[in-house]
Amino acid sequence: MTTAFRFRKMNGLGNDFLVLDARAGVPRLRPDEIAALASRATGIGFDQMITIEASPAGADAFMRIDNADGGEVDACGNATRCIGRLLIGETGREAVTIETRAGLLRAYETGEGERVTVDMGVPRLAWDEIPLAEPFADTRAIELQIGPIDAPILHSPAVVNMGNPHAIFWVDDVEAYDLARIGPMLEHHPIFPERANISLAHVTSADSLTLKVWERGVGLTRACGTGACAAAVAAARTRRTGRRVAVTLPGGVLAIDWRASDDHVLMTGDVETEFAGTIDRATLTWTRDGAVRGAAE
Ligand SMILES: N[C@@H](CCC[C@H](N)C(=O)O)C(=O)O
Repeated sequence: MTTAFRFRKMNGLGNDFLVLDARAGVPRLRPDEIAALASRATGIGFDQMITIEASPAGADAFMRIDNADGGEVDACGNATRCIGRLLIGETGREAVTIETRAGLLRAYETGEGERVTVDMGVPRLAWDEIPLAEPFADTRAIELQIGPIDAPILHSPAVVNMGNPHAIFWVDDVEAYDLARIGPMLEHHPIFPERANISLAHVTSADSLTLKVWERGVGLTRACGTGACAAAVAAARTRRTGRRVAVTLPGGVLAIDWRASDDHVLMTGDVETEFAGTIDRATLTWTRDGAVRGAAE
């Protein structure tokens, strides 16, 4: 019996994904298998594994999201744009609906190359929606006991849920902090019962931000779509910027519009298909179309 199945590798601004199609019979992988394939040292290397499934809600597809550590989560902005691009190609329509554990999201063709816009819905801002472990009346800036983890000092993050929990720390220079060292401590801070994605944000003008993100269950990534949305919402809520901003991440720029008419967050950016290949589940080795590579090399 063959244990082989097909995959695609895609990315949104370098935030990269293993894309599997369960509609074509690809089996559900275990968390240890996902983590092995996600390894940049011995596996394919990716930030999230995305599995496309039939949608119970009647959307064009359901998108399942697993972080590189094998843990399943509810939202991923950049992957929603990638799957949007695939489904737009598959259906020939200019807009598609994608079901996620965080709800139904709409993805739109922009008519500009591979760029896709996704409507990420309305941000959730109440303390128990983030969620936080204790009540805060105002989530625009929460007092956090952090301890002496770094200098200069980080304090009073904004918190936003974009289908997943985000904490945003305002800084003058995103490079002045060792986010690889402090990110895991903040991700696991007891105030975040479901852990959190941690961002350092520098406001560069009334319509631009620079952002660096430590992603929950992954680590430092080249870009984080929901992180960019959360930072844009937090910046507008605190009057640091207007509601339309360009967010510059290590992998590129995302255009975010926190639409005033209905409070939905629209995110626009490029997506890229890197390559396709075949995975052998029995050995967790893989071949890339046109070349041979794998964990056994
Ligand atoms: N890369 C993502 C976010 C993926 C999920 C996140 N790590 C979490 O655990 O919530 C994005 O583009 O939004």
